[in-house]
Amino acid sequence: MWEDLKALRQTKRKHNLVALFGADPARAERFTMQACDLRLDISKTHIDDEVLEALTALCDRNGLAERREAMFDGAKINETEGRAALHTALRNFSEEPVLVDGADVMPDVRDSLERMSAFARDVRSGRLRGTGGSFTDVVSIGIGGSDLGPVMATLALAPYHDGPRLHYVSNVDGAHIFDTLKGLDPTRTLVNVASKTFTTSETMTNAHTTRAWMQAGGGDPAQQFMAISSDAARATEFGVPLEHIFGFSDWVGGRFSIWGPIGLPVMLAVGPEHFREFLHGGYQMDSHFRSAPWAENLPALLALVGLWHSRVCGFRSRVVVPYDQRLARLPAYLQQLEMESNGKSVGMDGRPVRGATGAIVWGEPGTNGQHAFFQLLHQGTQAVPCEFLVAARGHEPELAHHHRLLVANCLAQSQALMIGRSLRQARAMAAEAGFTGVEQERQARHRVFPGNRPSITLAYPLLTPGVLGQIVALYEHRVFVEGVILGINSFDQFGVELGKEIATSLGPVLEHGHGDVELDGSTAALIAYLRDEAGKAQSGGAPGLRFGPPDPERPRRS
Ligand SMILES: O=P(O)(O)OC[C@H]1O[C@](O)(CO)[C@@H](O)[C@@H]1O
Repeated sequence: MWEDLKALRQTKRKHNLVALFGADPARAERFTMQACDLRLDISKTHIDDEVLEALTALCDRNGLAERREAMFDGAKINETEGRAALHTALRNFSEEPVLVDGADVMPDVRDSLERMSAFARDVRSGRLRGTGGSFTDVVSIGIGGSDLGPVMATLALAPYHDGPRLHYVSNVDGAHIFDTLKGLDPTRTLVNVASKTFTTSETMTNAHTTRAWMQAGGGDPAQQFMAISSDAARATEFGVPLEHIFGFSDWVGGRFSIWGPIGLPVMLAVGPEHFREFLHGGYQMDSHFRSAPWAENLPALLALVGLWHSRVCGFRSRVVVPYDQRLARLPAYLQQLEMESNGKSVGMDGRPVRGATGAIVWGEPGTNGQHAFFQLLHQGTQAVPCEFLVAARGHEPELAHHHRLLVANCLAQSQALMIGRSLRQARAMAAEAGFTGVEQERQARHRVFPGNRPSITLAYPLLTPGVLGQIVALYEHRVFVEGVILGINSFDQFGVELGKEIATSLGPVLEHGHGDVELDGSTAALIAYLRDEAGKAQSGGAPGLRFGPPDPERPRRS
């Protein structure tokens, strides 16, 4: 099927985006689709009717509708781990039951949301408190899927943030926990340990350090720790009281978990009602995904455009540029969602996949990206499809002039990528600048923009909790559609294991200089150097941080 699409592309190689618009005055309208509050414009890509038809045929050919319903119905579509992938149940506002192994999971989902809401109300109202009074700060410790979603959403929903201050710690680098705890009051800080497995070494190391900090500073971990985990026994063993533990099932994958208890820090920040609006946004996108024909289906279209670019056109990466500062962490969130889900080279059938799978996703908010990497996007030797996000208005009406400038920049970039600047125009510019002869030609060539570079734009009225829910669910389903068409399992992540295992065995070597692990020459030399340097400058401790005695309990291996 990919060969046919590549052949189709060959017939369109000479197509130019500007010419496509010239030939079809209705192009923008025909290739812009609206769903819920989102408007997706794919008209600035090389997709035309014929390509769209060929791409949407991939959905049917790969049984997408059946796979989609299997996902929503709780079938064990994560076949390598024998699990359902049912994050959609966490935002299911319908009355329909959702069965896993014959049992309806919805009563538990609703109970869990109620418990989260009650807890959030207690924290926000000051009914639950630390030894020094009501909670002023929450430190949420987690990594990967237990961190990226809440971090992204807390920033995105800053205008709704009226609860305690939120701080996220993910990196095992002591600098992260040190800089976070510095200045916080251990008696008025609530600490959340978010870990599906409750074994991840980064998270457990940070949790132990924070517990020691709290004990040394007069706080009470039994009162001020909470946990979000599928393994309540481990959380209890750590010392978190049962009424502060929020569990979730194995059918919620880490990177899809923001909709349930993992999203509780967001709820603490913005309140249960706004969190519910976020869930409802996700549910609206689910309903659209389940009902819209492929050619109008936003998740399917996003996936198909992505596959067209990566699999057919051979573009190596895609850049996500939100012209929305509060979506600054969206690129990092999407990086995990896309790359951990679809960065696979073996198909569902156990055979190698031929051709590119998950795209390399990167990005930064606009306008900052313009002053960093856009040079390459406009004049570099490789085309990088751009995905712009932009709101019609900001949350600060008094700063509407900022917002106009922001939007102008977003539109200018997608236009510039498309129209470029010809050599003739560049020559005229160079001449106007006073250059003549050979120098004029040389200067002109540096000012040429090839143009014809594809981009898509996702626009929405305002970044509300509901819109954020729609956006996140949109990207989740995009990843799912890509996975189905590529024939891979988007819900496992065996690729993260090996490095973790090796890190565990290298720990003792770094500590004692030897261990039960075979070292290659490079690693051995690096260890020798790092141990040597570390030995020269023993740090004098952490000014401003008060720790108790080192915790005898070592974090478990993940
Ligand atoms: O929530 P846990 O179990 O601490 O895992 C954190 C993250 O680690 C991974 O398993 C691998 O990086 C992610 O999928 C997950 O989100």
